[in-house]
Amino acid sequence: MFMPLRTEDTEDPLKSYPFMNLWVYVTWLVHKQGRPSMIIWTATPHQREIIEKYSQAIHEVAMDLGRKMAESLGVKEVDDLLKGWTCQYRLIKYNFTPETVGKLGAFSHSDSGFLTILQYDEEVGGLEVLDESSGAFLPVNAMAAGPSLLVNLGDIAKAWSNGRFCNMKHRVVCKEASIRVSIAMFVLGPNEGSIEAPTELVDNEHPQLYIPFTYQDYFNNRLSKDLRNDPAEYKKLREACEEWGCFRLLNHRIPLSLIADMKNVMRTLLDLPMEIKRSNKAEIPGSGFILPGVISSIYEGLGVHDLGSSQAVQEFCSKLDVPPNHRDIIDKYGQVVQDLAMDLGRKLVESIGLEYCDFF
Ligand SMILES: O=C(O)CCC(=O)C(=O)O
Ligand SMILES: [Fe+2]
Repeated sequence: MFMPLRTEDTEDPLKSYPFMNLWVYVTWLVHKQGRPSMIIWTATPHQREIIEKYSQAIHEVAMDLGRKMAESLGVKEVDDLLKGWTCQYRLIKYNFTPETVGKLGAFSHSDSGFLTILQYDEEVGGLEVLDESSGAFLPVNAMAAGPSLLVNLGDIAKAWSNGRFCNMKHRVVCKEASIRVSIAMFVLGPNEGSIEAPTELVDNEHPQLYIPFTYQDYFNNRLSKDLRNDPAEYKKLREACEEWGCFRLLNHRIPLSLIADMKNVMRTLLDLPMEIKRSNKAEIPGSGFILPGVISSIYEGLGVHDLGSSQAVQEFCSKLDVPPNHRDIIDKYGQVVQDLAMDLGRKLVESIGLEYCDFF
């Protein structure tokens, strides 16, 4: 579903991405030292001109933001914070289909660089940002007052600001069966030298949080970051899977209030009269109403075939006449549990020393 192009591919991308539509890889360019150096394979001169103009305009916005963000923290020692930093452009296409509704197009993540300027698809929603205090993901399109660009801070902004700025988590969920396109400009990190909090941001009350590091080192280790930072946890995970096949998850970050709400909703549904529950028939074994006697005389069940899919949740709810506020709870719960499952899948893959790739 999620098919980004990467800067590292300096040869014809058709070789690496034969499945990709032409127009997807046409617009690919890299900014270095503030000057656009382009890698465009099949763009016409007119397209090149548009791309160049667009990239320059966005680049200027980014540089201005960098200056203002440094000033906002009272940092005077840096003149032009982001000048000369590598900026990466990515044109992203999500092939959303009826089957992918409710599924994740991009897993919950923070961007690795300093900031990202995102021209998100205003027609086809799906981008959501994490509200750390409630643990809920909030849709970006619904918040926008008009056409706007979304600027989100990444890991380098957090490190550079000595923890003053936060690296926002976000994800993309398939809401409808439509192609979704977005353009991201990632201001990654300095080409040379290391990232270090300015002296103004380090004092007794704010001790230095991170040792200086280069963006490249950070990026190279990011995929295996969890393993490097917490090898003991990964060892525990692997051992639990190998020896027991089960483990208990603490600090899972699903809001306890959502869990309580979901328990209430499920209780209400299971307490519905038998004839209504019976109407929740499903073609797929294991979903719909499982009558007492099928598994045991004292076991009954109500199953949603695909909890991560809003469409499946709606179908399930319609058969039971579930009120809208309860539907919302089931939907939200489904999303966060699906997110959690994806994250666990990634961690399991990493725990056996493999590099994660998006096959779940
Ligand atoms: O496509 C989007 O709206 C977001 C993409 C994104 O978060 C990313 O590429 O890092
Ligand atoms: Fe992102």
